[in-house]
Amino acid sequence: MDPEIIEKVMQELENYPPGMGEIEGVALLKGVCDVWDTVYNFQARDGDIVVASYPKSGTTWMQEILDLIVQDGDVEKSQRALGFIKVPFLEMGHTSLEVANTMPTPRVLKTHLPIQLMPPSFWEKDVKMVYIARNPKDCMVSYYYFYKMDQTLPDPETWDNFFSTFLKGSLAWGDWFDHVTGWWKARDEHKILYIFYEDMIEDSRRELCKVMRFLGKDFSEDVVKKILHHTSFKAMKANPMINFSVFSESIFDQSVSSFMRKGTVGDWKNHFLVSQNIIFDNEYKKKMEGSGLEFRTEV
Ligand SMILES: Nc1ncnc2c1ncn2[C@@H]1O[C@H](COP(=O)(O)OS(=O)(=O)O)[C@@H](OP(=O)(O)O)[C@H]1O
Repeated sequence: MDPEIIEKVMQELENYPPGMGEIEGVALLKGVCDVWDTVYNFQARDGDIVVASYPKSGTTWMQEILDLIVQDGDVEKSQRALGFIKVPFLEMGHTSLEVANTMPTPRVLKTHLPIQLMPPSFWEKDVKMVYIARNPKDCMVSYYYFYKMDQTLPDPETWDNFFSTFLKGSLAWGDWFDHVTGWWKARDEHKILYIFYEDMIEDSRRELCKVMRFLGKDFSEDVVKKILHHTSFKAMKANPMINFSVFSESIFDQSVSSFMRKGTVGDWKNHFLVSQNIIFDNEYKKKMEGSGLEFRTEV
């Protein structure tokens, strides 16, 4: 991969405009709002594959799985470039769009956009999308640590403050409840495979096979094993192509928290106060009732 492009991505992140903005009432990073017209007019291609999620739901895990499936389980090929280069982050900035536009088909693209903000060309091209969702309690904890280590994000201040901001739907990429239900409702209308992080933790082979079938692929047992091994938490945490260790501390300060932090279900129990858990469960009940969506907070 062209070192100039890597340098350009780094520069873009180093100089990422601080602060937040809004598009159609959804809280987004100012940097995303600044490039919004280009993002919205992005031209999807036949054969594109999208990994979509609310932040901290297992996106990087799924992106690595999708890339390996596209590469027919060839681990060497999947190491051809850094994770954020080979799977461009659609709305992040001009450079990732530039990379996406020069990539050969089939492309795997990442987005955290809520469904109503997806560029229309994805629907026109009937692109296959894998949505990965994670229970909101673990998602919130993971996002809190990410907010603390990602120097391009606003200071999360205290856990208590972060908890309230999450419930208000004001964190970057908006309201978790709207996000997960929006993609859920659209799954029968479009080519969307909805996968749960907790199911992947419970049985990664079963979920990998679902994704393979969705993409029309069938691999030998050896290849399945290779993909599972390469995408295990341990292997990904040790993989410099995917663990974000290439970024300087001025972008991602991993001395505060690792990108590949714990990779478990239930860490929320170490963070939620009893009172917060009651407040959260009440809100969850109100907002999710009738959605048909069920999340597990333990496996
Ligand atoms: N292979 C594998 N197995 C289990 N868990 C994994 C794996 N890869 C990433 N993760 C965990 O996913 C969390 C990061 O989520 P995202 O990749 O969605 O983050 S981002 O929004 O794209 O920045 C983050 O969760 P926490 O550990 O709870 O913080 C990662 O550790």
